[in-house]
Amino acid sequence: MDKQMNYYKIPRDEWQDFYKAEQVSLSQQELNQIQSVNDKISVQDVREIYMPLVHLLNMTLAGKQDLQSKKADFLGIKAKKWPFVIGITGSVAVGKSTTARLLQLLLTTLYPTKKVQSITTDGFLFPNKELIRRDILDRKGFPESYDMEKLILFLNDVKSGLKTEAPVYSHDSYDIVPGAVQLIDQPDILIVEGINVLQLPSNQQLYVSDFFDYSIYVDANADLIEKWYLERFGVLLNTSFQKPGNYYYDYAIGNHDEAFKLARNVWKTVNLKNLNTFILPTRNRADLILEKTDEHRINTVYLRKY
Ligand SMILES: Nc1ncnc2c1ncn2[C@@H]1O[C@H](COP(=O)(O)OP(=O)(O)OP(=O)(O)O)[C@@H](O)[C@H]1O
Ligand SMILES: CC(C)(CO)[C@@H](O)C(=O)NCCC(=O)O
Repeated sequence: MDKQMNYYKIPRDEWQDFYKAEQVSLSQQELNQIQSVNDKISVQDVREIYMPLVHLLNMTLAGKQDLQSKKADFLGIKAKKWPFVIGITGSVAVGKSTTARLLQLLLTTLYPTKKVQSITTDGFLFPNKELIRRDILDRKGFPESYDMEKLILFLNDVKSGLKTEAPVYSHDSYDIVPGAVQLIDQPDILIVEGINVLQLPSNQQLYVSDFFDYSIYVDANADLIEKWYLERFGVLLNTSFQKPGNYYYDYAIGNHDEAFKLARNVWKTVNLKNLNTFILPTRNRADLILEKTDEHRINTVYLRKY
């Protein structure tokens, strides 16, 4: 059976035509600002891939709002404002956070009346102390390392229009930051980024994705993702990891060959295993799949038919 049979497969040169400049447009200054998200982001990708995507998201949002107000009419109640929730998933190091930040900036720039907030599910990992207690520190990122109940309750509050707080994870300390929170205050759009957002929690009755209005899977060949993982590790070795107190500090000031040996091992035994066992099987639940090739260039978009 064709794995992507319920998707339209749209090559880049077709997808880029779905955006009409008169719908929404960006100034050069706004494009420059977008590059501040990641100076390697290609402006061509923004124009050809992300602009049609933002247009599609806005159309979906309008359609959902219309349906909600019809449902309220049907029930004879007053229509309420619901946050539109977008889920972004894919492997560790495939570029989820970069995609989330880019979409947040594009949506805010193009629809300035909308409040757009973004969180990562990293904050819903159990603290290291708890992972150690459960003997699963080496399974960080696997389904059992997240407090899924907490994530579901958080999303339920967001959808109910309540002010909520998301816990915060630090890649510096490699742990949850005790007491730190990110306030989510009735956004029009919430982006939820994480490797686990399309997974079925083993001990819960609800999918996280039940709270999503749209979901995006960022995809690439595993060898390429390993390359991006190691490249990012190399950059961090010479920057963030150099700060005393960073989890990888000893590696940063030590022999870098040893550090890369460790990183390659973590990729193979943790992140690649996680990708193949738990993340890839959720790909076909996404509304849209962005398929990346070399240099993070998106060459194909898969759009769910129904
Ligand atoms: N569109 C892009 N263009 C160029 N480089 C990119 C792009 N997206 C991501 N990258 C680079 O790829 C690496 C991984 O990206 P990012 O940190 O966004 O991944 P992630 O999927 O959020 O990872 P994690 O799950 O570990 O948080 C980073 O070095 C980032 O700079
Ligand atoms: C925090 C996660 C799980 C997801 O972002 C990931 O970045 C991570 O730390 N994985 C554990 C293995 C590693 O150190 O790469």
